[in-house]
Amino acid sequence: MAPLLKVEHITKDYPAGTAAICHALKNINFEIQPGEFIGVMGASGAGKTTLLNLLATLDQPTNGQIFFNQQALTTLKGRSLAQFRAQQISFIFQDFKLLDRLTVAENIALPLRLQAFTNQQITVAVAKIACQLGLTSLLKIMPTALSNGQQQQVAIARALVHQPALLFGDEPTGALDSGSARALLETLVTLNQKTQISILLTTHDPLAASYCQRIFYLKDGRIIQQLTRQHRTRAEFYQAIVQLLAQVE
Ligand SMILES: Nc1ncnc2c1ncn2[C@@H]1O[C@H](COP(=O)(O)OP(=O)(O)OP(=O)(O)O)[C@@H](O)[C@H]1O
Repeated sequence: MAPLLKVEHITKDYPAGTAAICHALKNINFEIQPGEFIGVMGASGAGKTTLLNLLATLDQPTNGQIFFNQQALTTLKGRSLAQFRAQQISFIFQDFKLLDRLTVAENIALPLRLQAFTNQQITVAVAKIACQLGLTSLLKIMPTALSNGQQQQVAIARALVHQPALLFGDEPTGALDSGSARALLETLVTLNQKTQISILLTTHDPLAASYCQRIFYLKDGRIIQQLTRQHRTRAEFYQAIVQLLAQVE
């Protein structure tokens, strides 16, 4: 099967004061298959957000290429780049980024409003994803009236309402208590299995990482370890991740 994402020899340098350069990513190579659920781990400053930003076309690598469905992201310009961002990828964040003045339903509808969907199509799509995520009774409520866990579930609904191929999560469980974090991760696993959406999330947390199928561990801008869950139970994978962290951190 052709990979959904192929990352070849990526580097990212940032200017860091007078004549200094920060080598945030150094020769990164990997592939993600359609439907994979990947975790990117690493200490603060390892390069996780930088990598996510490059994959999501929010920034450009200094060197190397990223292919999405065999097309180099650098060849996407103007309208095709806007279409890629609007249709193929999606984000959830640590702080949810819901709009407080819009209802839950209006928040979920946003990605469709930005494209040429009719009101009827929007109503149907919002109702469908809300039902999948158990949010139907919350649609008319303002997000500020919800718990953190519920707000992140709404953010997932908004991220998936337009059926993107790839969901990025930047520390999506970072602001949640452990119960809400588990609920969110279980939701992601279920959606990943049901819809075959590919998911890539960054996390410091071995519990969150244990819900993924494969883990990359970044250190000083390099992938220094990979772990695949394979036939392990989630509890066994968690133990393997904790051992990995003990070795590398
Ligand atoms: N815009 C920028 N300009 C200069 N340096 C940057 C910029 N963004 C990130 N860096 C540097 O690049 C390196 C990687 O940062 P990055 O934010 O990707 O790490 P991270 O693993 O996501 O960390 P955290 O877990 O704290 O979010 C760090 O040394 C950081 O200081």
